[in-house]
Amino acid sequence: MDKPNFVTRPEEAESAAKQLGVSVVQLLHSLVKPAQSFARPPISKFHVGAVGLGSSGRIFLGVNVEFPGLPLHHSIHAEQFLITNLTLNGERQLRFFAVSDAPCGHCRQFLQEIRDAPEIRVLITDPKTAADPDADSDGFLRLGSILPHRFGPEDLLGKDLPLILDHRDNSLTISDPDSISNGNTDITSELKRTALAAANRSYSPYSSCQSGVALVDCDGKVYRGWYMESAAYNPSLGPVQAALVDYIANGGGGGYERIIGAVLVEKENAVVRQELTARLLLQTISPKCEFNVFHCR
Ligand SMILES: O=c1ccn([C@H]2C[C@H](O)[C@@H](CO)O2)c(=O)[nH]1
Ligand SMILES: [Zn+2]
Repeated sequence: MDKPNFVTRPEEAESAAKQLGVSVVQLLHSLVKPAQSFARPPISKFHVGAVGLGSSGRIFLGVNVEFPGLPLHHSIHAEQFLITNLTLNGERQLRFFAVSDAPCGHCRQFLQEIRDAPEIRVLITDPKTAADPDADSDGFLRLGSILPHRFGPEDLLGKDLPLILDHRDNSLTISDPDSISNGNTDITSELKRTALAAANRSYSPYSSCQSGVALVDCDGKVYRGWYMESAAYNPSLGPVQAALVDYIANGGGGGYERIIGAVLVEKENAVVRQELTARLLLQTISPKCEFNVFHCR
């Protein structure tokens, strides 16, 4: 895997495993090191790679991303990147993942938003990590064994609500989504529609303040991402971060200065508002990026 390939199709995964004489689950381990090379950690220089196998048979990568000039809590952890990559690609379940270092408490918590989270199998590939007596013979551990007594969605929500990887349509609308009055260019209209569609997939069961972001680069390519919440609040991932996952995975590896336009769609008078944080993050990573905000209901 020499060029960034953040999603691998099941046929490709199977043929790569066959070539190495391993199972697809065992293949995850060998993809962790190449994944680490795509991390963007200019502050820590600590490259984390996470490689997950979804229920469709596709393999997804996640890497950590840090933003100089901003407080550390804006960072994206590799496991959060992985979950975002799954959601952006409509993957319904994460079954196994391998990760270069032990997942931190914040990531173990964020993973709780996945249905049946305790059953997800985790392999920590760092050789310094001592063999765990709870691990299966292939080295994978149940997430439930490394986060016992979990606090999760069922502590705050009803049982049958859609969780982070489940299908959702939030039915949000903007009164005039195609309006190009008040100076909106065509690209702003397209970003507005894309950001609204993203907000409609936003996972915000705790605050009901859904939001979505669309970005455009200097080649006119559009990226999108949506806000995802955690039952424990702080591990939640903002919509700009989620859209940056799309940009990093599908933007050809360029710098953030290539992002020239952005639109945030969020609810008017929301209790949880993204606008100021989104502006701060975008202004810091791409000072010339034009940023517009539209409100939905
Ligand atoms: O579970 C973890 C722990 C840390 N990191 C990242 C965050 C930061 O970029 C760097 C140092 O903590 O490693 C992850 O991606 N996942
Ligand atoms: Zn983490």
